[in-house]
Amino acid sequence: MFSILPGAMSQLAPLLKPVSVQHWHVLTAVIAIGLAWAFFTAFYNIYLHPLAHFPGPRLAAASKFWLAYQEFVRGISLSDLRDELHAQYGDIVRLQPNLLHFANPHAYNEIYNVKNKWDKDTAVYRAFGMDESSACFVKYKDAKFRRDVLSPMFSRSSILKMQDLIQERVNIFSGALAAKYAAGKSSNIYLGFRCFATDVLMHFCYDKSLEATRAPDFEAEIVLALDGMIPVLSLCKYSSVLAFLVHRFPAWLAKNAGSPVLAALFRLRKLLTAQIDAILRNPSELELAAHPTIYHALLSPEANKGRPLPSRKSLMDEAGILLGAGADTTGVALTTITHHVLHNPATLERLKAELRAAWPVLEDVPRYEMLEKLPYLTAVIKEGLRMFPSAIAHPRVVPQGGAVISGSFIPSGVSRECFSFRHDVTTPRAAAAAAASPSSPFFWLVYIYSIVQTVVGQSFVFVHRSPIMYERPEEFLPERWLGPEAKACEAALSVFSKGPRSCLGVNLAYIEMYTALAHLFRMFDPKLDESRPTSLKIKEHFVPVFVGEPLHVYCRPVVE
Ligand code: HEM
Repeated sequence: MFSILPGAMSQLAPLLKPVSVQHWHVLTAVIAIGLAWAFFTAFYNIYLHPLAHFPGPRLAAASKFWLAYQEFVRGISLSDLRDELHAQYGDIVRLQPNLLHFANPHAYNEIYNVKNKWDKDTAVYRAFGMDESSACFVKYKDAKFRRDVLSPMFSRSSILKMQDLIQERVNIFSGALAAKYAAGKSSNIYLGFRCFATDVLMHFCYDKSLEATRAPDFEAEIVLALDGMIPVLSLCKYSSVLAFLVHRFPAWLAKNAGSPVLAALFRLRKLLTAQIDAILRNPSELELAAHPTIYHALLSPEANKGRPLPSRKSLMDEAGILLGAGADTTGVALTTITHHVLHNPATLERLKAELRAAWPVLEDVPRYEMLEKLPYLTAVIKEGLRMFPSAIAHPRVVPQGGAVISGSFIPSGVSRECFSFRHDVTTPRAAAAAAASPSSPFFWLVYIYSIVQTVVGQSFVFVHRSPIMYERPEEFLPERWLGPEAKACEAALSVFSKGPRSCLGVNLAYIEMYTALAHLFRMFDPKLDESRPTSLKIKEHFVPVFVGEPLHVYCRPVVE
């Protein structure tokens, strides 16, 4: 057999040789062009880019992947990295070629305010794969339409009508805490709060139930699945190709991949898709719902004011994003507040005393209208929100003409629209680009790179932890919300962001927090599980994810 090989090879050689040489040349050329492109891009980003004069690590200026490397290879939380970089480079730091972050707490209102109708950054918000939804529409105009449709459902008066639903969910949550105590065990209150918030959202938005709170040890598959997915989504913000692949992962493959995370996510998607399809097939399905859901609003011609109704994809995107936006955030807020109260005995006693006085008979559960008037409970919640462990620097695109932030002029980048003279060309570089002729290399240089616009952001943590805004900012001091400085504290509180893209679910978040905390500190005598010491250390993805031992609490029911 081997004897025929040399003969065969000599026959094939003339065919193979020219092909392989050709391939080799093509491959070499592709690699050379790729390397030259990467080198030239890095050179442009460091020396010629409109943001070239802003300080920051050289490699961060050269490529967006430097930040990905810090986050995913070195494993640093972006919250810690931002602190380090500001300590080294000062108020403004260039985190990516087109991304600036600010430390000065006054920058927050300069970026996020009612007048600034700035777009969101595509790279980050497309990572969720739900680009036709309230939180992920990058254009202000699209988001405004959607907010106008959904806002009535999230108004205070609508939320008040849903009190019984929230009460029902908190009763189940309390029952689970009591059962755990009866079994001689502490509860994983972090998972518990997240299950509670997930159940409230599922009922409130879709009139569907996952019964996460009833899962043994609060280890509901949907909560664990979201935990598994968050870092993947976070990685997607660095690559649109990866985002594309992740969001088009075929259901059949997910089913057979043997991953419980994927399986749970696809089960949730199936549940929501089946509901949407049933409603689209037969809109009278909506009449069967126990209460108005998001679909009543989204599919209402009156609410849409004559505009086309959302597509099936848009309905699915909205369903997904509301769960993503509302469940983990509320769970983290509740955990943070509980952690601080249980680590401050004086706060704990004062809170319990206020609740006992306002809610003397355990069976006579007070309404939210009464709870929200309790000054100390309110102070504890506000102070806990101020201590919210981290937040991404929600990125906004600087509009044409640039902006002044923290005393510096921030150019908008050069948009392709400059070439058609449709936008003002106030920055020198934009003016030069607009004036350039398509036959000049400068035209093409700027044209190629102009897709990248300037993006700015500030994590609200820089406001909340600033000694300019709050005295002794590192300390948990609910009393600051009761004194003369309360008004200033309120004005600086930015946990729900500010301006036209601030949190849509703020009223729902508050009723959940007041109800859950009032129950925890009135119906129970909660004590830390000392055998499982916790810190509030986090890794920042889109939401902060606690690392290390989760908060465990013994919840002994109060007997009267
Ligand atoms: C304590 C709990 C919560 C916190 C700290 C919080 C915080 C925030 C923040 C900072 C933003 C701005 C995000 C951005 O700029 O991209 C936001 C937006 C949003 N939140 Fe919340 N949130 C909470 C609870 C909720 C709840 C319960 C819902 C209900 C579904 C919700 C729905 C939304 C939506 C839809 C947006 C997008 C608004 C837009 O882009 O126009 N949030 N939230």
